[in-house]
Amino acid sequence: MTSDSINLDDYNIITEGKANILFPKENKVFYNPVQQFNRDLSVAAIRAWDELYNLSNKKAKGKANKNKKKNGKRNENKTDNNDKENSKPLVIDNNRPRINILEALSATGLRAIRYGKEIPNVGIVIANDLLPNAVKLIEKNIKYNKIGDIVKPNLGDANEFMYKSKNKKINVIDLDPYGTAAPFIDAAINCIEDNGLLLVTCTDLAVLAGNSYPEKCFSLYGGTNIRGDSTHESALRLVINMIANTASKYGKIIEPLLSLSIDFYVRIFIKVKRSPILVKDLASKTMVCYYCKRCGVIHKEYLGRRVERENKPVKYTVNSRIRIGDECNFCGNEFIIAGPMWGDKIHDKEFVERVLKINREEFQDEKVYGTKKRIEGMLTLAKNEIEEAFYFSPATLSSLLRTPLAPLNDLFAAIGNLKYDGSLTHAQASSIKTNAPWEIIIEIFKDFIIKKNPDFNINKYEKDSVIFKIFSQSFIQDEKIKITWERNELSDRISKLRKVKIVRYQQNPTKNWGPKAKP
Ligand SMILES: C[S@@+](CC[C@H](N)C(=O)[O-])C[C@H]1O[C@@H](n2cnc3c(N)ncnc32)[C@H](O)[C@@H]1O
Ligand SMILES: [Zn+2]
Repeated sequence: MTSDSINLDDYNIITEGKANILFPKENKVFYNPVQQFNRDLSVAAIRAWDELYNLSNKKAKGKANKNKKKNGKRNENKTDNNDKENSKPLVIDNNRPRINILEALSATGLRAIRYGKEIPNVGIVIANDLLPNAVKLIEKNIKYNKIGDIVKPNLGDANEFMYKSKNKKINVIDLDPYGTAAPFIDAAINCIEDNGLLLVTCTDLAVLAGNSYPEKCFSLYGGTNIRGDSTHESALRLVINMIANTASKYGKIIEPLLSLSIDFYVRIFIKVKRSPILVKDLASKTMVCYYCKRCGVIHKEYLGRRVERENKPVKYTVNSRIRIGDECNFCGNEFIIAGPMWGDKIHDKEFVERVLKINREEFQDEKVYGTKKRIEGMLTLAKNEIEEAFYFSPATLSSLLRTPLAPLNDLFAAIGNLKYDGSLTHAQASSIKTNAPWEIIIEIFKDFIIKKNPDFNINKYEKDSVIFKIFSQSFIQDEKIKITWERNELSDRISKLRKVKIVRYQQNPTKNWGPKAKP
């Protein structure tokens, strides 16, 4: 059987979303079904960005029309003179104020074709790849999906293409490489339109999280990671910081809309905006962390300070308030330095809510959007995260203090009764984010230990044990602070949230799922 010049016998055909994709049977280019979550989510995210900040948003639309009138007839492709030849097959029609998308590392065209078919206001989607064989396959897939009017293939290096395409009105750039996206960020920041959406995957979690490659992490991301419970959130914060630093060199700022740690990769959705004034805030959003690997305390120190003054312009200064001693005063261990990394918000609640709405209302057919439930679960957790950086696992602390596992609901109750806030995190199961200081968490654990074991006697423990150290001093001096365990609004909220079925790891379709190496 053939379709035009394509011999279908040579291919496996895979349907994902609204695309049918040909994969050569000899399997030089593979299909990674685990990444369907990434692609389904990205479709919803681009739609949400469009509805909130771009053309589907009335205010933005009014502005676009005004600009159009001001600039007169703009049906010509606005490109650099020396770039005219290059731009020919990629004509972007400015008369149609639509979303132009670049998938800079496209492989088979699957993602680009899905964007072409599934994003309502799409203009043009460029599917670029460095490899001639990949681009041949992209061309075949475009033809097979009959979407040549929207999806345009391009053979070339992603960076070269992005630098040349600065004036081509590309509103959305998707970077989904093997490993790190770091080498593509400068060009992407330069290329993207104002208020554009940058979607970034990094799959090098061995570098971004865990213990093994601090030197590589620093050279790619300009910071080192936290090794401990919060390692996956520190991975997100390192990638965001690297993008923020890059953007600031070009007078641009970023707003992270949604930042997820998923399976074996991170995926970050970021709005990029020109603002030479707000670039000045970067140091006060950047932090270094001193963390104790034994008990888990993390001290955060911002590199800069933004000082608001009455009737005077904002003042920017350095931070001179280092508040830690030589060793951890909870357990006596030494501190390790991590960062610099992003110390500001990592999600935008309005955006996450909109993605959830699109997932609920528009992704009706679960055969088409196979990861609908997972999007619902993971984004519900992300939306409910408090802004405080990092989290701790009660299991880690319970094991350090040699106590039975302190139940999550009880711990949230104790935190809530002291009027602190808290939440779960999408990044790690059964962990607690809270704005309660570590002193309070330790006292809550001490109270839990005594409550569980009324015969508790500290003298049974070795003098140099952590449990002895923490019981031989009191970390809260205020007599009025009493730890109590009755349920409250916070613990009820969390216990409801825990009932949301979050599919943490995709129930897997294939035998050897997981990160794939380059073919
Ligand atoms: C992980 S795959 C992309 C998968 C695809 N985004 C998807 O969702 O199906 C990475 C692709 O990047 C391409 N690539 C690697 N370096 C590149 C470069 N410098 N410029 C353009 N493409 C590149 C590779 O050939 C490969 O096809
Ligand atoms: Zn410690």
